[in-house]
Amino acid sequence: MNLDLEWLHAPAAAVDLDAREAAISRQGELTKPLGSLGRLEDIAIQLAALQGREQPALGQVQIAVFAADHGVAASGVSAFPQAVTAQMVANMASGGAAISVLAREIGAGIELINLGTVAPVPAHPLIRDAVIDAGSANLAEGPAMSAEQLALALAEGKAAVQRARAAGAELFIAGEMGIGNTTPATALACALLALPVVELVGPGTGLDRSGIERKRALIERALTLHRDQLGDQPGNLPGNLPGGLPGNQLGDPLADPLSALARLGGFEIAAMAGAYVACAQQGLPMLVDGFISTAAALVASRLCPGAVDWMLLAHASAEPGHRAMVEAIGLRPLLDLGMRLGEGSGAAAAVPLLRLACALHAQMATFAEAGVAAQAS
Ligand SMILES: O=C(O)c1ccc[n+]([C@@H]2O[C@H](COP(=O)([O-])O)[C@@H](O)[C@H]2O)c1
Ligand SMILES: Cc1cc2nc[nH]c2cc1C
Repeated sequence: MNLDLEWLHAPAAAVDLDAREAAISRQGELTKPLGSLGRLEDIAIQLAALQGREQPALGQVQIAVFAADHGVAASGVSAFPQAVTAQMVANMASGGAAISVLAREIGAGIELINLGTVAPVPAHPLIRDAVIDAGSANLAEGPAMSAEQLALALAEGKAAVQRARAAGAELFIAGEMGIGNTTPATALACALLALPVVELVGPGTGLDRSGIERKRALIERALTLHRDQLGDQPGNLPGNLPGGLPGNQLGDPLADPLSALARLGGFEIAAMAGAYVACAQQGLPMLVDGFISTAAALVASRLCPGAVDWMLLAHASAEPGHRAMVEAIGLRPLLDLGMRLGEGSGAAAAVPLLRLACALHAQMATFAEAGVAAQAS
């Protein structure tokens, strides 16, 4: 696998502004008061711009669930044991997880990418063995991963997007499974948004008040540790792999997205960030899921600002820190169902909405076709 990070610097593909204009004008001709279908109109217009056609359609949807364990789980930051990561990957493969059901219901392709867990993951046709290590290191004690591991994880995300495109996907959904991963996601958000931990930390899988307090203190200590460690280094990626910005150009050394990702992230979060950048570069629309996916989307938006044009945000996660990330990226959730599962489940739940938006846009009669009087001018 190529450990080069240069590919991350390629720009996002351009969106088709002519198709967007054509879709806007069609929306004005359909038999409804303009704007009355609310965000369903916006979805159709955005998809038109992304697909480069006046009338977008959503055929093949591809879901890639990235799974990995986290050394920080040893610090007691999750309500569940680490073995659940591997057990849930097996459950997803055998069809019993929420994302398995949702993928079947929406007719999506699904693959499970095992980036490294503590407990063994069984061999299965749906599971791709992409093990980097048996989980990332404990971010409370040092960098979560080496620069080489970071490059591998990012490249796995890009490779998943290439497979999705080869399979004819018109929409990419990244999901994740990783006990403990709300801790790295929260730490990343705090580093990249320069917000206090207390504002973003939450229960994840179900921590009680004292558990959340322990998680907050741990993330605060970790951020201080990494800022101190980076202060002593000339470069800021662990192992000094080229690609990051010197911290002192940014004020806070942890504000560099690659540095923050390597030190505070996890393999599945890095893979999702790589996938999102690749989607934007290759012009594949992506539907972002919940809290952890949005942390990866935040990293991607910092690495490749044009990536945001290619993103739709499926839902508002119940995890309290989600909103700050969403607002910073400049996205708006489509659904608000109180979901906080991950796996790509919120994104899969929003796919029917996207399909309905496309169907309305394509199949509604225009005022002229239906002989309905248009608004008086
Ligand atoms: O996506 C979300 O909004 C979300 C919010 C909270 C938890 N999760 C899932 O729960 C796991 C992480 O929670 P935790 O408490 O172990 O950090 C991980 O497998 C995620 O998929 C997911
Ligand atoms: C059972 C279970 C399923 C999950 N799916 C995503 N994260 C999860 C966490 C747990 C604990």
